This record gives sequence, C-alpha cells and structure tokens, in this order.
Amino acid sequence: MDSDDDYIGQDAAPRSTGNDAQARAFSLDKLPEEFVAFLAKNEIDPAIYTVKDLPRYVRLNPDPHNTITPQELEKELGTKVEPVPGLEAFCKLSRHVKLRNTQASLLKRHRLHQYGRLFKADGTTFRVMRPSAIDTIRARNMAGKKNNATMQFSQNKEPEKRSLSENSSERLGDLAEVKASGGSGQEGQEKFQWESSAKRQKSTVEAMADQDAQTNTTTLNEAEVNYKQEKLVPFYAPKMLRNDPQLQGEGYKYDKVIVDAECTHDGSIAHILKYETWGWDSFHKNFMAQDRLDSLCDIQRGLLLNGFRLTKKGGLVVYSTCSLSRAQNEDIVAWFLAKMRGRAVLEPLPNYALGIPTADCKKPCRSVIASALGLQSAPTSEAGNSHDSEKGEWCGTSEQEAELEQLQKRVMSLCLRYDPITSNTSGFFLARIRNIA
Ligand SMILES: C[S@@+](CC[C@H](N)C(=O)[O-])C[C@H]1O[C@@H](n2cnc3c(N)ncnc32)[C@H](O)[C@@H]1O
Repeated sequence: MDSDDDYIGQDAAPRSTGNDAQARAFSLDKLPEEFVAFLAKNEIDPAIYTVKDLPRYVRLNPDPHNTITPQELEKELGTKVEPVPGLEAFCKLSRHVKLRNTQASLLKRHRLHQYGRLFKADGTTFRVMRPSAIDTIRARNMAGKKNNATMQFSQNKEPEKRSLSENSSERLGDLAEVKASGGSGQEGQEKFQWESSAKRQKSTVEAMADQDAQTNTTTLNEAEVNYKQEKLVPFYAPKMLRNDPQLQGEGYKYDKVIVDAECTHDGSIAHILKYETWGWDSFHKNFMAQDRLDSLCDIQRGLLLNGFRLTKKGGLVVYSTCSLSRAQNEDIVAWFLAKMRGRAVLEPLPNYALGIPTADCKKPCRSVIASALGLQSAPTSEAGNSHDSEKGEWCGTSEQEAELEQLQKRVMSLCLRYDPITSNTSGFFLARIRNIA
C-alpha cells in the first residue's frame, strides 16, 4: 500500500485534501503542460488519473492479543470493512472514514511506543553502528590508545572476528575523535544523535557500488562505516538498545529493509489530486524542478544501495516508489542488480494479483543494464540511422551478453507496477530483492 494508505499501527490519520477530491471526476485538461510532457516522456498514460472512488487500505495489527477484527472495526466505524484477498490482515474501506479516534488508531501508538525507534538521517548513508562496537572504541580512546594497529569487534561472539589494518586504524582514530568531541557529556541519554558533517557527493553512489564490486562484499568493516563520505557522531545507546538482539552479531544488519524512496509521485493519484487543490505551481516546484529531477535517480540509487548494505545475508529489501516512471523504478533496480550481481537477486512478489509486470507495459530497460555491465553499444548497420539502445545490440563477452539477457528478463517479469486504474490503489511500484552474498 502506498504512503497515502494507512497502516493501523503507524499513521492512521486521514489526509483530507486529496481524499475529498477522490470522489470527483478528474479533468485531464487541468494537468500542467510540463507535467503532461513528463508523463509522455516517461510513457505514463494520464488516463490513470481518471480513477474514481479509490478505497482506503488499512492493516490491522497482526498480533492476535492486541488487534481488532474487521467485524469489530466495521461496527466501530459504522461503515463496510472488507478483507483484501491474499493480503493477510489488510482491509479496505471508504476513503472518507475518519480513523483518528478509533480504537484501532490507539493501537498504533501502543505499537510504536513498544517497538519503534525513529532516526532522522540521510538514508543514503544511514547506519546504526552496533553499540558494543562504540563501547569498544570509547574504551580504547579513553585508554589513550588511538593508534592501535588491531582491534577485535568480537564481544558478542560474532562469526567473523575482524582485525583492522593500519589504514582502517587511522579511520578508527577519526571515529574516536569525532565521537569524543561530538558526543561528550551525552552518555546515558535516551535520545540518539546522528549528525552528518558532510553533504552527499553526486559520485558517491557509483563509488560505493564500485567498491563493493571490487571487494566482492557488502559487509562493511565497522571501522569503515561512513568514512567514505562523511563522519558521523555516533549516538550513546541506552541500555535497552545495547541489549537488543537485533543489534548483536552482525551489528547494524537487518532482516528486512523497506526503501520507500523519494520520487516524483506521478503514479500516485492521491498526491496528484492534492496538487489540483494546492496548486500546480507547488507540484512543479516540489517535484518537477530540473535540478531535483537531475539528482533524484542518484538519491534513489543511493537509498537502495544503502538499504541493501543494511540487510544481512538472506535478508530482504523491498524497493518502492509512487512513481510509474521507468527511470525511477526498473532502471534503478536493473542498475542495482547489474552492479550487485552474485550478491543480490530479484525475487517474485507474493500476492501480485493487482500488479502489472513491467514486461506488459514498458519497453525493456536494456541500455541501463548493458552499461552497468560494461557492454559497448554496437555500431548501427545503416549509416545515418540512430542506434536504438533499448532494442539494439550490445557488444561484450558472451558471458556479459548472457547476463544482460537474463537480468533484463528478470527485471521485466518480476518488478510490479500498480497503477490506480488496474489495481484500485493510489499507485506505486514494487521490487523485492534478496541479499544472497
Ligand atoms: C515516499 S516518502 C516515504 C514515506 C514513508 N514511507 C511514510 O510512510 O511516511 C519518501 C520520504 O523520503 C524522504 N527523503 C528524501 N530524501 C531522503 C534521504 N536522502 N534520506 C532519507 N529520507 C529522504 C522525503 O522527505 C520523504 O518523506
């Protein structure tokens, strides 16, 4: 479900502006010229915005001791609540129903309070360093051994005990200094502080992927965390977090990561309708400004790459956007898979009944895969004819050419698009990637 749909357990407050517009017929004539041009360039049919009366989707708390049944919710809200076939605990109801004061929305606060940890940070670089590693660094720093050549991150009997090279020891010194200056006096605080001291470089994403490709690992040495591009002030973790099993072992690695990426929001009827009310100028400024479009795919690649780095072996990353532009979806996924081949695989999404595989609605994203794999564009056969990189041939080793075919096929068949008309949702894109490194 996209960001305008509700997860009872997180954000059940209705957003009235877009929802109110939902029941009315939407006039395509009102779309601004630049946006129409953007849609045409990205092969998005404006007819998707003519959908009417989309339902609101909610997810009930799956904990059997702390949930509400669809029947109870229906009774409480006084409106029809229907289970969504194939999606356990999901229900649909009218978009006009106010959920804010329901018993169900009270559950969300409970859940968030119990399990939630929120961090405000740049998702392209964000990492939660294992607290015990921070403790070790702090102990070492306090003992004045800043230039130790080796150090074990093995307090929790991790499978991989690591020694730091001299080079990484210098980096460790950096971390200790950053921590010492930025974090002093904050020990024991219940709030986490995670500050960035440098802005993202545009070339960073490529550099990070290339480095992973060279070292053939997505497991960062703890001492390398964030030295590539920025220095972070680590937080002082409260006791609860230090003992959290999730943060032991592989440290900052997670079983599942959702990369719900920043995007142009063009696939989402709920967002588009809001701008019909708020004014298209602000839509243009927020989403269509050229400098934003130029950097957007770079941010998306960075978010996916970092999300993947945060998963453990066997873990899952879901990449989603509420755009239907290929550049922000399949091309990002294809680039990522080509860069991470051998370490990441695209998997089928369960319950894809409402989604449309890319193959059914888009041209193949051949050029982005070919260039990520290092293939060269084949010369055109007829002089003067321009080479169509999406259909044309690419030259490489037979292994590379086979990889191109295979990756393209997977991306086209396993990525799913949910447009408002066919899916009866607000509109989004999904890809499910497993870490097999
Ligand atoms: C599609 S929305 C995610 C919505 C979220 N899943 C939710 O349900 O509220 C994308 C969000 O990413 C944020 N964002 C943009 N660039 C970011 C970055 N570099 N790091 C972290 N968040 C970023 C935007 O401000 C926006 O709130």
